Amino acid sequence: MTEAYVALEGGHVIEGRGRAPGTARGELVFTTAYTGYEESLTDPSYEEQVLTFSYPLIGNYGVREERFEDDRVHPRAVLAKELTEDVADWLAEEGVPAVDHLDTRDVVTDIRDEGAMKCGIAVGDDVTEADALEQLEQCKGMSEHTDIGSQVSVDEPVVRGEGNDGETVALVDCGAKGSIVDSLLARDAEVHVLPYDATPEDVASVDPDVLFISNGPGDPANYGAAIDLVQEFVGETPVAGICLGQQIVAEALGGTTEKMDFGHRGVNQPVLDLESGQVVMTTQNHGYTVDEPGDHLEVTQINVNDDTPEGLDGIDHDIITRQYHPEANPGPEDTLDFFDDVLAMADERAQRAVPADD
Ligand SMILES: NC(=O)CC[C@H](N)C(=O)O
Repeated sequence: MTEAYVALEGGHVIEGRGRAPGTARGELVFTTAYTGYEESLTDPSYEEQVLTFSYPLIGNYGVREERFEDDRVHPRAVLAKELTEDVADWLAEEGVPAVDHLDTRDVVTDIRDEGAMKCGIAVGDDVTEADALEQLEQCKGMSEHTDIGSQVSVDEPVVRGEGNDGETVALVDCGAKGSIVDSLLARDAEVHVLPYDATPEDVASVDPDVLFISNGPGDPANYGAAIDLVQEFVGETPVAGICLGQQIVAEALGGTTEKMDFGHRGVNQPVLDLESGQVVMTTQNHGYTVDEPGDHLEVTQINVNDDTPEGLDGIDHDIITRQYHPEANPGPEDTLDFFDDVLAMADERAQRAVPADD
């Protein structure tokens, strides 16, 4: 059997079964999702993290590219109770170390007690505990990855749905899930996908009906260029954001964000809409949260479990953001109307911009 060692912050090393070889390090997090492993594994927001699945069997319905959110696997390594052959082979092809036959109940309990932590992984025929500990030694905290956007963003602008007669969206790609772009295209938007460090001139040249900040990995404070864009365009252009996007919008407008102990990752996070009183089930993947929204944003939705902000609206400007993933891949699909609301907000602006007929 291939050796597999996982070194946890503090130096405790656990042993499992090696399913895909290699060494890796990253922030150890867990998802409670019981479906959607292909979507999670290809979600750019997992960059620089080691993903533990708490659901005990991962891979039971195969691996299909049509369910991918991006063209590669993003977590640095994968931990599970049991991985099927399909998933183990896929991770091996991608060069992403994988370990199973772990007691993931213990791993998850450690993360819940201690918070998301650094870890080091070593998997292979000749690896030792020392290899995993060496990886741990080199592991950085998430906030120390100061240019993480460059690892997940497009390098050059890309236009999707060119000529569509719906609204024009400038999507700042901080590591956007593919299904966010698809959700906009399905509503006939023309989507200009811009690099995470796009300049105000880049956005102005698109003349968008909405500036949309995507999801993405790491600390929102490390996305200075996107924060500047929100400050530059708010009031003139409607602004929307998902996940990291919500955090960036808050940072830009005088709010604050903070790191959570172990975050929200799963597909059944309950969210209360404060105006309607309705609760929806949501897909989530985040380790930071908005702490104070500031004077320009109002909290419209909260997490039922811990009251953290899940939706923000602009008080004096056209802004809507969500902390969860309304594109709902792999579901549940309670939240898709977010895209209709964003495009309706964009359409109002587009109508205002058209000069009235004499
Ligand atoms: N999915 C995301 O956009 C994650 C946002 C941010 N990186 C966090 O962990 O909170």
